[in-house]
Amino acid sequence: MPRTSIATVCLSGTLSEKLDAAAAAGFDGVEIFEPDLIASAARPDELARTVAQRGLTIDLYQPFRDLDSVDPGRFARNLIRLERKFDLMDQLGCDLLLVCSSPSADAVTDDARLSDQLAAAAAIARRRGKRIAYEALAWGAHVSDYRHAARLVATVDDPALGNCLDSFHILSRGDDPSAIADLAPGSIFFLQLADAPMMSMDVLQWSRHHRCLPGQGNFDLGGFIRSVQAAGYDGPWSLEVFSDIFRHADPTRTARDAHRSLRYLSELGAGSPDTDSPDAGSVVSVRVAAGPVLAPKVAETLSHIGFDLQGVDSGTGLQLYRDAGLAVVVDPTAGTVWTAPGVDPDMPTIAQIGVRSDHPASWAQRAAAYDVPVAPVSAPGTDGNADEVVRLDVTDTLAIDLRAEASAADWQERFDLVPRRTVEPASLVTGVDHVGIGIGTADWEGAMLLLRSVFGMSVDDGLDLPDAVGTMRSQALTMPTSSGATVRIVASLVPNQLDTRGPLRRRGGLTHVAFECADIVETARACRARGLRALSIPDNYYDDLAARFDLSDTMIDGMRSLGILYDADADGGEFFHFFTPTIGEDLFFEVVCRRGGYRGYGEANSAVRVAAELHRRAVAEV
Ligand SMILES: O=C(O)c1ccc(O)c(O)c1
Ligand SMILES: [Mg+2]
Repeated sequence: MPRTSIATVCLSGTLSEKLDAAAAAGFDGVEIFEPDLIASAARPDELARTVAQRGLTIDLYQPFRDLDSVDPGRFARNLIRLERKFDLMDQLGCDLLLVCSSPSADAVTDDARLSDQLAAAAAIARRRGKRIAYEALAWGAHVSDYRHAARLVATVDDPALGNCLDSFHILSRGDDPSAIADLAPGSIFFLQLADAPMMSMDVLQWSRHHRCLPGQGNFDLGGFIRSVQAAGYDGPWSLEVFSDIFRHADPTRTARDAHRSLRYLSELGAGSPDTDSPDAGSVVSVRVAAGPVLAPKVAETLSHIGFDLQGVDSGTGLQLYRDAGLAVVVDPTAGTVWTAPGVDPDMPTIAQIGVRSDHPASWAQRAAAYDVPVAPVSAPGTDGNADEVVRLDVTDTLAIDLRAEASAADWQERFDLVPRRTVEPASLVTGVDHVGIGIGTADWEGAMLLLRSVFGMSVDDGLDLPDAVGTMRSQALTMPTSSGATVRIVASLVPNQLDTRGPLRRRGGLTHVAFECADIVETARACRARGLRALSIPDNYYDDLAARFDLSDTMIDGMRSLGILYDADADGGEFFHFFTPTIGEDLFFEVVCRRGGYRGYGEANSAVRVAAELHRRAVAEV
C-alpha cells in the first residue's frame, strides 16, 4: 500500500473528532481543509501537536483560491495573502499548499501572463521552503484541464511548483487520464482521489455534493490510478470527498470505509481485484425473512414455481424449500422481518444469500484484509467452522454466506426433521440469475464498496429505473465465478424512512429473486399447472412489443397468455421473464431466460411490472 491520506472535509464532526477517526482507520496523514482550521479553537501549533500525537502527518494545506488576477493590485494583495498562509504552514509543520485554478471573473486568461503569476508565487514558496501543488478545477475559468495546468507548471519550471491531480476534476469532464503517464517525473506533487455516480448536472454541484469514495461510484479509477503509477508518482494517495451523505455520517465509519477504498484502489492499480479473489461459485441458497403472517404466502408462491418443502427445523421453525440444486429457506420467526416506523411489521425480505465456495476460509482472510468483520454464524447447521461457511454482513439486514459443498450437505441434513419427503425435484428452474436487494440511503456507499472490494464485483453505469411511482436509482453488480456462471446483484436505493401514505410502501420494488430457466414458455406452463397466477400484463404492452420488435404473432400471443415480458439488446441478446404477484409490500419472485448473451435485467419492463402490481392490488380490494 502507498502512504494514505484523507482530507478533513471528508469527515463529519469537530476537527479533533475528524483526526481521531482518521487515525483509528489507519491513515498516515491528513489534508487540512482551510475552513476546518479557521473554525477550530486549536491554534495551528497546537493542531500540529495533536496531529503528531495521533501518529499522523499534515500532508497538504488547502485550498488557496483565486491566486491569479488580471488586476495587478489584486494580484499583489493575493501574494501577501500567500505569505500569510505560509506563516500558518510554518506553524503547522506543513510544506505543501494546494492552489486551485481560478473560477473567478478576474482570472487571467492569457497563458504567458498566468505562468508569470504562477512563477512569482513559486519564487515566494521556494524562498519560504514551501511547495505549491497546482490543481485544475473542472469549473476553472481559464484552466480546467489537467493537461493545461501541467503545461503551465512545465513552463514555469520551478522546483517549488508541481501538479495536484484530482481524479474527480479529470474524470468528471470525461478527460483521458492516460497523458498523466507522460508528465515529467517528480512533477506530480499531490494526488487527490474521489469517485462519483454518473450524473448529468452542473459539475461544481456534482463535485461539492455527490463525490464518493473510490469503489462507490462509476468512474474508471482503475485506469486512472494505473496512469498515475506509470508516471512514477510515489507520494500519498489522498481522499478528497465532498459529500452531503458523509456530512451526516459517523466519521469513524466513513474513515474506515475510506481506508478500505484505498486498499481496493491499490488492488485495481495492481491489476484486477478478482485476480487474487478466492473462488466463488453461483448463488445456491436464499433465505427469506418472512415473519409469521406471510410465511405461508411465501411458501405457496415458492411451491408454484417448483420449490417443494423438504423439511422444517424443529428448533427454529425454519422451512427448507428445494428445487434441483437450489435451496430457499423461509424464516417465519417474528421480529426478523424488515420494519420501519408506521409500517406494519409483515414485510418479507431477503435476509441472506449463500454462494458456493471451495475455500470459504480464504474469503474470511480477504475480508480481514479489508477490515470487514466476519459475522459469527449461528444459524442451524452452521457450526461456525470457517473452513465450511463464512458470513459477511453487507448491511444490517443482508448477509452473504460463502459455503463449502460439505457444509451445505450438513446444513440441509438438519432440516430433515419432519417426516422426510422424497419428492423428486420439479426442476423448473436451474439456478439464480440475480437477486434484487433494497439498500437504504445510509448504507448505500458502504455496501457498494464492500461488494466491489471484498467480492471483487464490478459495476456498469448506474441505472435509473422509471416506474409508476417515480424513478429509482439502481446499480447492477456482477461477479464472474469459477463455474462460468455470473453472480448478479441489482441494488436499489430505498429511503430509510418510508412515507406510509404512498401507494407503494416499499423499499424499492426490486427486493426479489430471479430464477433462471431453460425454456420460458415450458416453465411458465409448468408453474401455471402448479397453481401460479403470474402477474398479469396488459394487452397494451403486447401491442407495443409488436410495434417495437420483429416478433411473430404466435410468439407474442404465447407470451401474452402466460404473462411473459420481453426485452432485446442491440447485439441480438434476448430476455424473457415473468413475475409472481408481490407478497407483503415488495417481495416477489421472477423467472427469467437469457438468450444470445443478453446482459441486462429487462429494466425496460420494470415500470410495467409495478403498474401491473398496483392494478392487481386495486382489483383485489374491490
Ligand atoms: O470545490 C472546491 O472548491 C474545491 C477545493 C479544493 C479542491 O481540491 C477541490 O477539488 C475542489
Ligand atoms: Mg481537489
